[in-house]
Amino acid sequence: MSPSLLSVAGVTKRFGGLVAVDDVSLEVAPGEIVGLIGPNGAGKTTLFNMMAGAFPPDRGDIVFDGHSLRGRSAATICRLGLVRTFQIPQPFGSMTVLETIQTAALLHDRSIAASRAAALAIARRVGLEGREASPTPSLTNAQKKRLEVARALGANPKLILLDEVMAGLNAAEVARMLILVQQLRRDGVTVVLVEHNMEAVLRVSDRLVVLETGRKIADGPPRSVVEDPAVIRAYLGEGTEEDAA
Ligand SMILES: Nc1ncnc2c1ncn2[C@@H]1O[C@H](COP(=O)(O)OP(=O)(O)OP(=O)(O)O)[C@@H](O)[C@H]1O
Repeated sequence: MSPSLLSVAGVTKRFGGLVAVDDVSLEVAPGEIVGLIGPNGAGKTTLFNMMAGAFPPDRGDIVFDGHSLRGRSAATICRLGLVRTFQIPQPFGSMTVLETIQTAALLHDRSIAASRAAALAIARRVGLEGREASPTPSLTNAQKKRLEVARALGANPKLILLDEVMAGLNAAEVARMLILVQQLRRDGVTVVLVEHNMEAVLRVSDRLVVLETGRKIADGPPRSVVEDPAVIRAYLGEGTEEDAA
């Protein structure tokens, strides 16, 4: 296996008495697409938030591209090349599609002209060509999800954290998003995605990591992970063994 791009080592996060993420370790190699799954409340978003620098772990460390993220702000982590999307698309007010992507691109491209050219190319890359001048509130849900990816791409990431980018999409829109995720990898971007759409995550991921009540319970090839009895129990709930007996 190639050296890790992202290394999560023994990370724990508590909210009061609740252990939301409990001693979780995982590795992501460059060029991988890793699906992070688990039932509601498993700790997926909390782990994403720590990777993206929203708050630090109570214990453990996260190392990205050779840099410990301890003590680094979300903006610094973004500049290192680790960028997230949000579950609920967060367009910047009534900015247009192009302005939204360009704002992210300005993180790297100092000139307005260079950031505009980068934003135009990204709009094409995510399938928003023709909508560059549209105010973001006028977009459909599927277009807003693609704009979230575009905005993350504007920051020129090495690794992108996709937070439920398939949520609320119909089958055709999901298929289109899966093509975009595979395209990201071809363009050299590593992907970690939190996703409840199991069919989609199985189709696109090289590896699945499964959390349950804050703990990692499985990590491996998608087909073997979904057949793992511990994973089936986590999704179906307690009592399954007794029911089956
Ligand atoms: N800011 C917070 N304060 C207190 N508890 C929190 C906070 N954020 C998350 N939690 C709790 O931590 C646990 C893990 O939540 P988290 O949102 O990370 O799970 P998740 O796997 O992303 O769930 P979902 O799939 O429903 O989004 C849950 O019990 C949740 O209620």
